[in-house]
Amino acid sequence: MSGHRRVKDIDYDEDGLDSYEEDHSEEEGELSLEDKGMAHLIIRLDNLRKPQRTSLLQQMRQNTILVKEALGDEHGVSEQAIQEALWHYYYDVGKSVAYLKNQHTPKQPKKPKQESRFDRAAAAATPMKASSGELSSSLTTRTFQNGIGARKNLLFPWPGHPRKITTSMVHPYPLLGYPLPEPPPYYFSNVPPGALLACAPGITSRSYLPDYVPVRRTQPRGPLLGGSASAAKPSKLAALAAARKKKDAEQKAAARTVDEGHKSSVSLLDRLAKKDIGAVETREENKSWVVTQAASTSSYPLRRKRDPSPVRTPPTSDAPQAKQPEEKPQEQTDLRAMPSIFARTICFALPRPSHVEQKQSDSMPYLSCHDCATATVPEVNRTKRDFFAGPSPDDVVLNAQAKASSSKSKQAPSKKPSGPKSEDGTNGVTNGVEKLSVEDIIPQRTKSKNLDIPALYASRPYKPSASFVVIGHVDHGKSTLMGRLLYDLKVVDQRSVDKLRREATNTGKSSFALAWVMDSTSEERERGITVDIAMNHFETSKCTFTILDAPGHKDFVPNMIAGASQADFAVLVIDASTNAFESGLRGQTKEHALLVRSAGVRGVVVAVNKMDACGWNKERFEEIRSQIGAFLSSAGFKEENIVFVPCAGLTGENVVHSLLPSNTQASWWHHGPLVSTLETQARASGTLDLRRPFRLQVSDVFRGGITNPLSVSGKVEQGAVQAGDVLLAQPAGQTACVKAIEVDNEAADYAVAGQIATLHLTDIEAQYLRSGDILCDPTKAVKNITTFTAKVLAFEALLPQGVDVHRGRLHVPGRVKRLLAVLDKGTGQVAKKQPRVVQAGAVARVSIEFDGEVGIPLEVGNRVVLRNAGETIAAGLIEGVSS
Ligand SMILES: Nc1nc2c(ncn2[C@@H]2O[C@H](COP(=O)(O)OP(=O)(O)OP(=O)(O)O)[C@@H](O)[C@H]2O)c(=O)[nH]1
Repeated sequence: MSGHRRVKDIDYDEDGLDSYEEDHSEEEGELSLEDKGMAHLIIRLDNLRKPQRTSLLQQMRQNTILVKEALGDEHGVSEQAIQEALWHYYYDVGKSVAYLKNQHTPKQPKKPKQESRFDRAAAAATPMKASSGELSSSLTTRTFQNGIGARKNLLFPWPGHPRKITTSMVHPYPLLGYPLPEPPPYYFSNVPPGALLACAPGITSRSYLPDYVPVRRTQPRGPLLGGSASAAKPSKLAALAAARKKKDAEQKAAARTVDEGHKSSVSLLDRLAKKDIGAVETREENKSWVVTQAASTSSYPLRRKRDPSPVRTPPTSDAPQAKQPEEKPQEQTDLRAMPSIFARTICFALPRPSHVEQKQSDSMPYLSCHDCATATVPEVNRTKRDFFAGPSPDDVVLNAQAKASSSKSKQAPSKKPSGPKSEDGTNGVTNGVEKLSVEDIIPQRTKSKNLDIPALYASRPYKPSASFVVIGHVDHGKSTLMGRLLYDLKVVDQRSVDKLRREATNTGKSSFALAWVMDSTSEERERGITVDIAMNHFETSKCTFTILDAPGHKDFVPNMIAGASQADFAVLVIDASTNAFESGLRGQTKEHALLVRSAGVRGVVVAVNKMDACGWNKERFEEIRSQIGAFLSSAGFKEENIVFVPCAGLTGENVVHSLLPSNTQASWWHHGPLVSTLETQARASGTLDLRRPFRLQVSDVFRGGITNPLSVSGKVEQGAVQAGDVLLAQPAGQTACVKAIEVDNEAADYAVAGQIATLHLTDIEAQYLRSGDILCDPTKAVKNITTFTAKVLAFEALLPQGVDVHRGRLHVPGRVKRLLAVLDKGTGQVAKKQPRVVQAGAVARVSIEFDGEVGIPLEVGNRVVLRNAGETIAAGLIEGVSS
C-alpha cells in the first residue's frame, strides 16, 4: 500500500482530498502503442499516479527526440538506450548526449606500437608463433588449432574470470610460451599435495593439471635473447654456460674422490657438530641436553632430542657415545655461524663461544640464552636474577612522573623520602612506585567543576535557543529556503554563494545553488535531492537556532525520523505552485507531519513556499491554509501551535526581510517574515527539567580532532552534562568520561536538555559507540530491553508482523508479537481486547520484541515509529519494558 493510500485510510483524514481509489482506477487504462515502446520505463513509473506518469513519459518522449537530434544519425543508438541514459541522468539531455556519444563513438584503432629490438628478440625466444606454427609439441594441439579466440576461452575456464587478456595476467614465466592467467585459489583445492610440485619445471607429468595448462616442453628451449631460434649454432652465452657446467661437473667429481677416501661416512656438518658437541659436553657436563645416537652417525647435529624430563639428567656412560675418538674434533675449525639471538632464545641451551657472550648480553640485557627462564629449563640453568620481576626502567620513570604529578596536584610536600638503594640498584623512587595505587597510575580524568547547572542555566545571559526540523514533500523547496535564510542572515557569505551558483550553473542545475548551501554531498548535488539530515546554526538578535534539514524523498524517511527526534518544532514547507501542493499531500507532506507529531514535536510553522510561482495568490494561500490546518489539527497539533507564513525561498521574499511595498501582489500579507515566526516558536518551546537523569541519543560518532580522538553529537534529551562527568554508553555498557563539550560549535562548560551538543570523550573505545546508542547517567541508566509494550496510532492495518523499530537514529528489527487491545481514542480505555487486527487510524496497545539477542536501550516514555517494507505503519509511546 502506498503512502498516500495509508494516509487516506486514517479516519481523521476528512479533508475532502482526492480519493486514492479514484486515482487508482484512472491508472488502470490500457497502454498506448507509444507507451508500449517505453514499457521498461512504465514499469519503473508504476507506483506513480497517472497524471505524473503521463507527464514523465511525455517529457521522456520529448527528450528522446532532442537526444536523437543531438546525436545525429551516424551513432545508431537505439531509442531504449537513449531512454535509459535519460532515466539515469534524470532527463538531462546534455549529460545523456555526452554519455551516449562517449559510449557509441567508434574507438580509433590504436596505432600499432613500433616493435623494439627487445620485442623482436623476445619474440624470437618464445615459441608463441601461432601463425608460423612453431609450437611446442607438448602444448595441446587443440589449444593452437582453435586460434586465439578459442585459446582465450581455454585460458579462462573458471566462472567469473574476465575473458580479456590484460598485461597483468600475462604469465611471467616464458616456459609456458603464452600468456597464462593466474587461476583462482579454489582451482587447485582438490589437487593432492605434491601434485603441483610434480608438475614443476623438470617434471613432465601432467596427471593433476587441468587440460588447459600445458606442461613443460620436452624440447630444449631456444635462446632467450638474440640469435636464431633454430639453435644450429650455439651463442656465446650458451658456450659460456656450457663451459661453467663442465667446470662444475669436474669439481664435483674431484670432491667425490676425496669423500671416498675418507674413512668415515659422516658429513662435514656432522663432523663439525660432533666436535662442537664434544666440546660442550666436556665443558658443561651438567647440561640437560643429550646427543642422540643418531647424531653420531648421519643425522644433522642440530636435530637434538630434548630431554623429556625436566629433571637434570646426569651424564651417563652412554653419553660419551657422542665423543668418537677417531673424529679428533679439536683439530677441526669451528666453521658454523653463530645462531641468531632469536634462535638462541628458542633453543636457550645452545652453546656459544665465549667471545660473543659479553657482547650479546650487552645488546639485549633482558634476553640472554642462559638467563631465559622457562618451565622446561632445569632449575639450575634458570636465571638467578629475574629481570621481569621488577618494573622496567621505562615503568620506573613513568610511575615516578605519575606519582610526582599526583602528589603535586594534592599539594603534598615535594620532599620525598630517599629510600635506601634497593637490591636491583634502583633508588628510593622505585620503592615509592611499589606503593602507588592503580588510581595513581591511571591518567587523571578531566576534573569536574561540579557546576550547579540548573542554577547557572536559570541565570544565564544566553538567548533562547531552539532546533527545528524542516520537513515536507520532495522538491517543495526546503533546502533552498534554508539556504536563503542563511544567506540573508549572512551566515553564508556572498563569495561562497557565488561559487555555488557557478558550480550549479556548470552542471545545469543553476536553480539549486541555494539548496547546495545545505546539500553538501556530491550525491545530493548530483541527484538534486537531500539524502541525510543537514545541520546548520544561525542566530538572530533574539534567538539561536539549529536547522535540521530533512530529506523529502520517501526513500529517506528514516533519516527524517532521526531529524524529527532532535527538533523542538517543525517547519513544514509546502510548494504553493499548481498541482505541487496536491501531489505533496499524496506524498510525504502528511507522512512527515504525522511523524514529527509522533516524535513529540508540538509546534509547526507551515511555510507556504514558491509563492512567486503562483503570483502571490491570496486564494491559493488560503486554500492551503484551510486544508493543511485541518489535517494538522486532526494529527494532534493544537491550533495555537500552528502558524502559516507565505514566502518564496528562491527570491527571498518574506524569508528574512519583510515584503517590499513594491510587491503589490503580496500586499494582502501584513504579518512578519518567516524568521520572526521562528523566533516566536523558539520562545514557546517550553521549559526544561534539567534535574532529570542525563540522556543523550548519539546521532554521530566522529573524530573531533587530534586532541579529541572520539567525539559524539546528539540532542540532550533530558538532564544536563558537564566536563568531567562519567557517562554510561548503552547498549555496550561501557563508561566514558566527558573531556569537553561544544554547543552550537562553541566550547561550553555544560549542555542541557534541548541542546544539540558535541561531547569529546575519553576512556572509551570507538567500537562501543554507534549512532543510535544512548549516553546516560550511570547511576540511573537506561536498561537494555528485549520486549516492550507501546500505545501506538496505526497508520496502516496492524497485524502480528515484522517491523523496524525506529527511535531517532536507532532502528532495529523486531516483531509485533501480540496485539493486546484496541483503545478508545478519546478516553484511552480498552475498547477491544486481543484484536486479530488493528485497523488503520485506530489506537492500540501492542507488544513488540526485538529480533536480536542483544538488548536495546529504550525506556518508558520513549517515542517509537514502526515501519515495514519502507512504509510507516504506526507510531507511539513506550508504556512498559522488560529485559
Ligand atoms: N519558483 C520557485 N522555485 C523554488 C523556490 N524554492 C525552491 N525552488 C526550486 O525547487 C527546486 C527544489 O528545491 P529544493 O530546495 O532542492 O527542494 P527540497 O524540498 O529541499 O528537496 P529535497 O530536499 O530533495 O526534498 C529547485 O529547483 C529550486 O530552485 C521558490 O521559492 N520559488
